[in-house]
Amino acid sequence: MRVAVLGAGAWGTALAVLLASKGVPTRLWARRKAQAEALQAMRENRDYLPGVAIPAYLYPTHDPEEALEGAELAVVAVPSKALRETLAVLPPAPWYVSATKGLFYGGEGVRTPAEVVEALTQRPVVALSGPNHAEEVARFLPTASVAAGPEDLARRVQALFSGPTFRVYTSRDRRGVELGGAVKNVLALAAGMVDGLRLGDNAKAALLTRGLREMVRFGTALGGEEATFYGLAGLGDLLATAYSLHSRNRMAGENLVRGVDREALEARGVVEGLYAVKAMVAWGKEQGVELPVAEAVHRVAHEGLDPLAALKALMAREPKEE
Ligand SMILES: NC(=O)C1=CN([C@@H]2O[C@H](COP(=O)(O)OP(=O)(O)OC[C@H]3O[C@@H](n4cnc5c(N)ncnc54)[C@H](O)[C@@H]3O)[C@@H](O)[C@H]2O)C=CC1
Ligand SMILES: O=C(CO)COP(=O)(O)O
Repeated sequence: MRVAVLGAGAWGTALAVLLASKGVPTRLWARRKAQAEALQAMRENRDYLPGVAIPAYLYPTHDPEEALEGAELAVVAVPSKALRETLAVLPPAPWYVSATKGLFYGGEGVRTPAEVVEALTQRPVVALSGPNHAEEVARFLPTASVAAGPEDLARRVQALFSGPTFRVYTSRDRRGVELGGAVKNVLALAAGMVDGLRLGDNAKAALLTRGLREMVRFGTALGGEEATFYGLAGLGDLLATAYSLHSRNRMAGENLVRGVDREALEARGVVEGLYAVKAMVAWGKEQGVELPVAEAVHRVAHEGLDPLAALKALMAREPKEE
């Protein structure tokens, strides 16, 4: 039994390290040939996950056929914007685990990464999501995650990834699990703006608590179960991300406040909240649903509004009952 991990960024590498350290033969597909060769030669992913040794059972490759050869399943860990083109260039796997956190919006409404993988491959897909920073998972710090999807395959993912430092719960609410993981990135951008503006702990707690309500409103309207958003893949991931020094989303919020330009924001890695917020706001407009925090993040990140003005506007909203 072999596993293919698609995407040699921080998360793909961390998941591949986790599996290989359990003795699971794992092939890690890197988009760029030079990157696969560097991983082979140095036994370390210096660009995306420095300081973590690549175990012997992990084989990095750029060759699509080699990556998928004999794989029982493929773990998709590329940024959401690269999902379609990645699956287009790779041979199919029997089934998939989607570890990507993102949101798509188009003619068919809101779609999650696992739904996109399922539509493109016509194979079963389990989503793996939770408060899971790659830097900590790869260093074997205690972590919990959720495998959501068809029960038999979710259990298989649980057995495959579980170990002394990685505890996997199963869930049937794949949509809720993925919506939680996408919305928390938008809220982490807002949290980073509060940090950057030095508005204090009260402001950050208020923003995240109201943001959690927004996650629940958005997520349940789209078919997620309310309890999922108060679990690991919702509140859990929101806490991990919004208070983290690792988080690229939170850091991008801080950098937006400092006037760092839009292109430079992703210097440390993909910032999924910048894309997810577009899908959230487009859906809210179409459905006539208010999403005040997401709308504020959108105005700052994509329309050039001053962050302080956006936060003042949130404070000045019509008084209401909690
Ligand atoms: N870093 C983390 O701690 C976690 C990340 N995730 C999610 O995993 C996904 C990937 O994130 P990271 O690995 O952190 O990203 P990263 O920024 O560390 O790496 C991105 C990887 O994608 C590749 N890439 C960029 N554009 C591409 C394209 N057009 N086609 C194919 N490959 C492309 C890059 O070469 C690089 O290997 C995201 O959706 C993220 O939200 C989920 C949980 C934890
Ligand atoms: O999803 C993550 C932690 O669960 C990673 O967060 P960032 O993408 O903000 O770094």
